[in-house]
Amino acid sequence: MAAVTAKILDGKATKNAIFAELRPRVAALAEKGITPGLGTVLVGDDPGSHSYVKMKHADSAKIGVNSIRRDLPADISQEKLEAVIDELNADPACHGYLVQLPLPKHLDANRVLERIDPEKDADGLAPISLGRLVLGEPGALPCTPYGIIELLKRHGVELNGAQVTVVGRGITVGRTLGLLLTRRSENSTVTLCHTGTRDLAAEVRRADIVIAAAGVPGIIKPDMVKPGAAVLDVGVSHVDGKLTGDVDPAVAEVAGWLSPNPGGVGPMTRAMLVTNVVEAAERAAAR
Ligand SMILES: Nc1nc(=O)c2c([nH]1)NC[C@@H]1CN(c3ccc(C(=O)N[C@@H](CCC(=O)O)C(=O)O)cc3)C=[N+]21
Repeated sequence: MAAVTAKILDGKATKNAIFAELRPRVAALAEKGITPGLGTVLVGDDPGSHSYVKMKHADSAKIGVNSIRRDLPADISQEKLEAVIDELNADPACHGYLVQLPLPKHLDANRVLERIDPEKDADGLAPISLGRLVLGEPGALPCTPYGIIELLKRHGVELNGAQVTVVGRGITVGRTLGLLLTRRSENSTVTLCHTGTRDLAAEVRRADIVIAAAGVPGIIKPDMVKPGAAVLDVGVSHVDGKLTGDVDPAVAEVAGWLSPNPGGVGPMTRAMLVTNVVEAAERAAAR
């Protein structure tokens, strides 16, 4: 077996570094009598969603951000759910919140996202926030793509001029990451691959940076990766009850950088969520 060459893009340690930067900002807000508040809206009792929401509130507690939880029954009506959204929009203690996705099938998720006050959109996934991103206006950035970019920048992985292949066109990762990476401030060239891509191996092979967000276990094989490339595993699948990513473990013998999963992009997503809430509280304080 060949040796592991890849250096680790440690999302857990990077999240802790970001939290250390947020604490003095939270302390400065406390001087003005403001405690940032993060709200979560969780519908139903999916164990995965419960565990993610729990982690988000544990993060908040670590840096002095207040938790506002709305745990709602799986059979809640669209009207009742929208009433909870209105309540959070009106609550001055809630500076940012998210509606945990996916919602049960009888609910219209897009109508819910459209109702979120854009100034309180902690996820950056509401239509106004996505529109602002496309237009190049300031606004909340989607947490996972934002976290991926911070993880790369903080490890010195060059984005300017880099050839990036993104696998997966979902809104939470692939499509929005393409928008962020092609801004002048990042200046990467992006190839966005999906199930209609004719030769995935060829697209991955020429990439300096590979972002695997297909949700297909082990789809990225070592023979598809350019030696020295940075490979980030964003896949979340469960195989035999175990969290399994999109990247074959043998990629560690070819890649220059590798984000573990768990311990890579997941913690970064949470770090950027709290960042968005602290920023929303700072904007509220300035008004
Ligand atoms: N409105 C909305 N916003 C989201 O941001 C959102 C969502 N809905 N629905 C579900 C996905 C999933 N997601 C994760 C965030 C962090 C970890 C994470 O921190 N995972 C840890 C632990 C993983 C484990 O051990 O289970 C890790 O990767 O190390 C995972 C998954 C956010 N999502």
